[in-house]
Amino acid sequence: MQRTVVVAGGGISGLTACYHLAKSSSTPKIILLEGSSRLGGWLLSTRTDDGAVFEHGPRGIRPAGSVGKNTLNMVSELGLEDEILPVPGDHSASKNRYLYVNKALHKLPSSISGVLRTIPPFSKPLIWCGLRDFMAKRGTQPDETVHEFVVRRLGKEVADIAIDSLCRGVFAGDCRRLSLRSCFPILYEAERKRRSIILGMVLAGGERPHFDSALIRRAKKERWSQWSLRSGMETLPEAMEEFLRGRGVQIYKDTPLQQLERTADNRWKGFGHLVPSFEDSTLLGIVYDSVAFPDQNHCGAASTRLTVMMGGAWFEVGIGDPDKVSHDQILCRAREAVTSHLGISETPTRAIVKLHKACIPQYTLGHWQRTENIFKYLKHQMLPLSVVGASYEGVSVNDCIFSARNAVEKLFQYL
Ligand SMILES: Cc1cc2nc3c(=O)[nH]c(=O)nc-3n(C[C@H](O)[C@H](O)[C@H](O)COP(=O)(O)OP(=O)(O)OC[C@H]3O[C@@H](n4cnc5c(N)ncnc54)[C@H](O)[C@@H]3O)c2cc1C
Ligand SMILES: C=Cc1c2[nH]c(c1C)Cc1[nH]c(c(CCC(=O)O)c1C)Cc1[nH]c(c(C)c1CCC(=O)O)Cc1[nH]c(c(C)c1C=C)C2
Repeated sequence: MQRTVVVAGGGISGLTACYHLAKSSSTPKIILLEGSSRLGGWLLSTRTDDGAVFEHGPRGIRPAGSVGKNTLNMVSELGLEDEILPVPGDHSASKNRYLYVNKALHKLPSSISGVLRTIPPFSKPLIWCGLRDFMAKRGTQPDETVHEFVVRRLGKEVADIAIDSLCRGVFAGDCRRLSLRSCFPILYEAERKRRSIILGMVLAGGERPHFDSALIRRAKKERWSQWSLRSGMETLPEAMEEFLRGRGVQIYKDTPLQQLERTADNRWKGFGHLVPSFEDSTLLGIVYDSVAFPDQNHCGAASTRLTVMMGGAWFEVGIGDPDKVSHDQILCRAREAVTSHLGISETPTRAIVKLHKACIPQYTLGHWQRTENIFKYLKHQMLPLSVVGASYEGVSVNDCIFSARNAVEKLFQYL
């Protein structure tokens, strides 16, 4: 009897799960239930009549590591290789990343010589933090906040400036509340295995799955730092939808899963800049979209597209009740930041305000324990249910794609 697999949620995680189910030699009947009227979840792009692309979710995917390579393979298989817009290693958006501190932009060091000198906003060469890491003792707690961990191993300044900003750029979150073990498992493991995070990261690797393809080799050769798709990241769910329909997957939009019941069966040429929370807690950073992806400007012409990222864990405190705040208020704050950080005061030819509620899971202390309990419960109860997506084992698009693929591989052991 052909088995049926129901996938709830047509974001990138659910779509990837369907994709691997549909590709397999023993394809089950696949039903995709999506609560909203479109597929893609946070992969959402506005394409304007004059040919510009504005991303409202992810805008750049990293090609590195097994998770990055896995995504590139899927993109190739979907026939999207020619749509890829890579940002090569020698591009200004790869070399230039900034922090906005003390009302000024500071370029982050991008070479060895940069860590040997004192570079503002840091008060001493970053090499000292590396030496501190070699001397620091191994932690004894099962989990600690990202901030506590970095203070202990690299010092308070790196934690307050660099790591605070990084957590805002990836989790829109507060490093004083986020869990090290869940948000940066590679650092947690590095300390446990090698006592030094630098050593641990240098010596990491080994057992990870090996991926190879012409596209992966090209990304490595050209040292891509990130990539996007010509008509926006939403091209990916669109191509996946077409693929799935071609394979007979039943897709139901506007169909939220209501309930699960068990049956008897079973600087100004760069990437952008981040703002540490002490500088301005509400303003997370500004992405210079038109620098990394000029092909997404209107009709490919010279123009400036910026995304001002605001709120995150500080939304209510800094901006107010998301249900009451007006788009004009938000736009006004964004324009103030663009003027004060970048000196651009012209009225934008186009401005889009999007308010995303609860858009990025916050892995707070104990997240590892909660997910472990969920996975143990599902296994113990032998429930015919897999959980994948940004809430569990990594928030990046790559993580979502990788974990959906692994879940399908495990599922096939039972089908
Ligand atoms: C503003 C922003 C910027 C980001 N930037 C980047 C970036 O640059 N690089 C990067 O790698 N990642 C980035 N991310 C993270 C990444 O985009 C997300 O973590 C990822 O897309 C989450 O995918 P998902 O499928 O797990 O969840 P979602 O995208 O949330 O999809 C879940 C889907 O399930 C549906 N659904 C929910 N409940 C039900 C139900 N009961 N029944 C049926 N359907 C249901 C929803 O409608 C949705 O379509 C960003 C995220 C945001 C919000
Ligand atoms: C609401 C604000 C958010 C900002 N970033 C994210 C949200 C929800 C989510 C996010 N951003 C990135 C990742 C993936 C990390 C990974 O491990 O690959 C996630 C989950 C990375 C990222 N952030 C920006 C870009 C262009 C990229 C991709 C390329 C790369 O990492 O090199 C830009 C950016 N996002 C935010 C800010 C403040 C910012 C830059 C100024 C906020």
